[in-house]
Amino acid sequence: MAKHTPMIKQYLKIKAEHKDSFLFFRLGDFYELFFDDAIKAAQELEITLTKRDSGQKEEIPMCGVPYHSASNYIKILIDKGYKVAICEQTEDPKKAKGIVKREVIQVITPGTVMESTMLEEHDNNYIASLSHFPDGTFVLAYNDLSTGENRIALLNNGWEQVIHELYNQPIKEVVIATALPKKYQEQLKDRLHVTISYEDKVNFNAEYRFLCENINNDERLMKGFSRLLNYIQHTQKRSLNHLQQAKIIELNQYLSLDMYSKRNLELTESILRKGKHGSLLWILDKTVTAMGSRQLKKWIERPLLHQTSIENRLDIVESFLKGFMQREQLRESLKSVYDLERLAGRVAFGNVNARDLIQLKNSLQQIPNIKQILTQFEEEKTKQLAEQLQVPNHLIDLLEKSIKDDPPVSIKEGSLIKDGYHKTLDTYRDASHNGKKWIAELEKKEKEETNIRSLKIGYNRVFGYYIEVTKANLHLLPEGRYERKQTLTNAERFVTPELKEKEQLILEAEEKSIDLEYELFLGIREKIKEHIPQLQVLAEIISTIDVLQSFALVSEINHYTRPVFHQQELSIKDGRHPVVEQVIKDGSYVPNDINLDEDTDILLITGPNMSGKSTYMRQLALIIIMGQIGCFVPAEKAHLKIFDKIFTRIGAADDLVSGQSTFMVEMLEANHALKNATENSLILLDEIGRGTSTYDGIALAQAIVEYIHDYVYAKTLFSTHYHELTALETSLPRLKNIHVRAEEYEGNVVFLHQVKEGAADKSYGIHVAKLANLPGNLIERATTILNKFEQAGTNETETMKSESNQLSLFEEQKEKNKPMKKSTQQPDLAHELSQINLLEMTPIDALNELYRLQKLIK
Ligand SMILES: Nc1ncnc2c1ncn2[C@@H]1O[C@H](COP(=O)(O)OP(=O)(O)OP(=O)(O)O)[C@@H](O)[C@H]1O
Repeated sequence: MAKHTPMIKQYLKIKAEHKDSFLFFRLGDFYELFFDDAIKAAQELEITLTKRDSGQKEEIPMCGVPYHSASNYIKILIDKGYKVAICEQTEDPKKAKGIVKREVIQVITPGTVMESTMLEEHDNNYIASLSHFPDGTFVLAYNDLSTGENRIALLNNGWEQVIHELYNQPIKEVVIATALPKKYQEQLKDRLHVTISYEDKVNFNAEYRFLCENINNDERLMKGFSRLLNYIQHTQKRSLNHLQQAKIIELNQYLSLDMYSKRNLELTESILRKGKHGSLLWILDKTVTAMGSRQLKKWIERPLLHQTSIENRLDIVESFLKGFMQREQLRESLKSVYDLERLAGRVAFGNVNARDLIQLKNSLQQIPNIKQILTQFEEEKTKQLAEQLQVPNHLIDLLEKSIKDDPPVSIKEGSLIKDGYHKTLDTYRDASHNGKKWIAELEKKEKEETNIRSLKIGYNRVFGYYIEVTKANLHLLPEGRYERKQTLTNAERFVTPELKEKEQLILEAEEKSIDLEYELFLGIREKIKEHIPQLQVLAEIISTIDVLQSFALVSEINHYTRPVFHQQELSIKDGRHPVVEQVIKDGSYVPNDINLDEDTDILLITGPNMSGKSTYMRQLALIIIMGQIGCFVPAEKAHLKIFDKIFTRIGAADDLVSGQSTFMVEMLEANHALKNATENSLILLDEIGRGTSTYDGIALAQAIVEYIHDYVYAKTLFSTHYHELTALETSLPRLKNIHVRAEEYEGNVVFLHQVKEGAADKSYGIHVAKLANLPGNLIERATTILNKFEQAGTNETETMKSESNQLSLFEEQKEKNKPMKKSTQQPDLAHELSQINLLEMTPIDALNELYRLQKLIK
């Protein structure tokens, strides 16, 4: 260190305080990165790595990005989960004695991004703090810095609940204590892939008392929230007075969806494409404002539990649905409303420009219009929404009087403030304007006096105002008055004493007016800050209106129906899957009924592969979710029950819990459902047990069905390929068989996608394989094997009687397992061994093969 140049020493000192961030070190018009930061950034940003003299023998690695385009590079790093510390020169280099002072003015992290170019318009950008308390509870505090929203949840159901909660929100960064047990820290990284940051300070900063009214009687909430605020403050290093009061998320007020369900049901993101396309959000999102589309996502993630709140939303949707003309007008008006929530955030953060304020003004000017349209709807609740919308007339007036209609992007170059807003500014402007007029007149006068028609008066930054005369005309200039300033190839430039004098007046006035405009702009921004809470309330109401009109529009386009809520019974006539019905060709979706009356808890669904079992199950969950967020639902008629929790085990289980096998994940998901479901919950289990050997699978599947039937009582849809299970209908009174119909036609299977009562007669697996174009002789061979099984196996695959106790059931299966495995697998082993071509295998392939064969024998 001792031998480094003073600047590198300064760099190293600052870097030592920001070890976990890329340090963007301002040098003139560039941000430079040094040492390891430079090597890594050059790779990540694909920019050239150079070297710089450091005062030592070895040069140090360096790379840099221009100040003006830095935000593009910062965005790349942030998107990759890194943090960037912005280190600026904090004194004028001209006035600096020795090395210019530098300080980190902000640390940009994935969870604290404020720049609109770095934010996804339709998504919230949450940062969360996670705190663990000795009583076993956890506190999650969320903040979206761009909108100022703060929410807090107390979790007392253990670590899994924390993971599910965090997974269900678009969280970019989690702030924890360094002492959080390592196993938890690892799971956060492995299962959620979020940026982890540390903040150990949980003492409360009195400056933020106004945010804590709702939480200040619970020390745990206060500590959790303080951890979050302390982190935000120490990274952002500025006022956070746009933050909103912390709201407690009462988890028991919302339908609980675990992370498996959110993913399996493709609520906001499709599994395959990992984007919005193909998700429920994609279908329901006909919002016109960015705030509305963010709100919709939140609603989908947290469906309601209270019937009155649900009916309130439905009433408004219904009134929007009936008033087509007014709804269209409403949509038109909403189109002119910009992102008030984020504008308010940026006002507080100090990074709005005059153009943003014009957007703000235009948006606010729409409010009276929106109010007026809302009062035209019949429904009383719609009128109440209108009443809640308060027009901020003072703010509109201020913006109208002060900001020019077409201001530049920069706030430091003038042309922002309207004439008449400020007297002194008007005087400067007059001086400059009159001076310019005087110059125009001088040009005319000089032309006439010298008789040089090409004479002109111009201006440049170096020489100021000048009189330009072409060389050919120089002889016409009178002696004495003109002082030569600059010689060009074809012309000479002169000044006169009176021109100099006027120039000074003009320039002074211009400079002063630009400085004053900047000051006035900052003043206006301060005044707007006082209106931030009002803007936030407006944003909330506007986004609610937007989501509800979106529901109405989608319900109209897709012919949805208003659900009716019953306590015990669930019956849906001609229900459809909202997404599948849109994506399958030619509108050929086959609607189906679902009935789960008071006496039925479990529907056991059989039917061939590809017949539509999973679609049918997801359809039910999606209809319930749509109903509980206050939207109409895809059905002819829907009598719904309000569910408290939904659990699913559907589709391909991918590796959420890292390092676990598919079967293990399946069991974890099932376990999660069985442990947490109540009699008001919905469980969807799709082909549970298929990931293991047939008998294990059947045994597990049956035991799970029995357990739900006897202990959980949750409404359950259970699809299976194990036809043996259909016999359970006789022993479990609240279980009913249903099946998805398929028919055989000329040796091929035809899927009818119709759900009927009773069990399926056949599984058609081989027919489906045929559809997938497997080789003909393979299909023939499979058919022969199947026939053999069917002749020999009727005794062996008889259903296991559920009345007997579980232990004897499993013992019985073990016995049955043995002969079957031996008789079918031993000959296969010899055949398989003879087929192996060792010469074409890598050692690892050979080892795997050996392992597989050994498993067969076992
Ligand atoms: N009601 C329906 N109307 C029309 N097409 C449907 C219907 N239900 C499902 N399908 C179509 O059938 C395809 C297969 O459906 P799904 O995946 O639900 O079958 P499955 O019985 O669960 O199959 P598997 O047992 O192989 O998992 C879907 O992708 C969809 O295109």
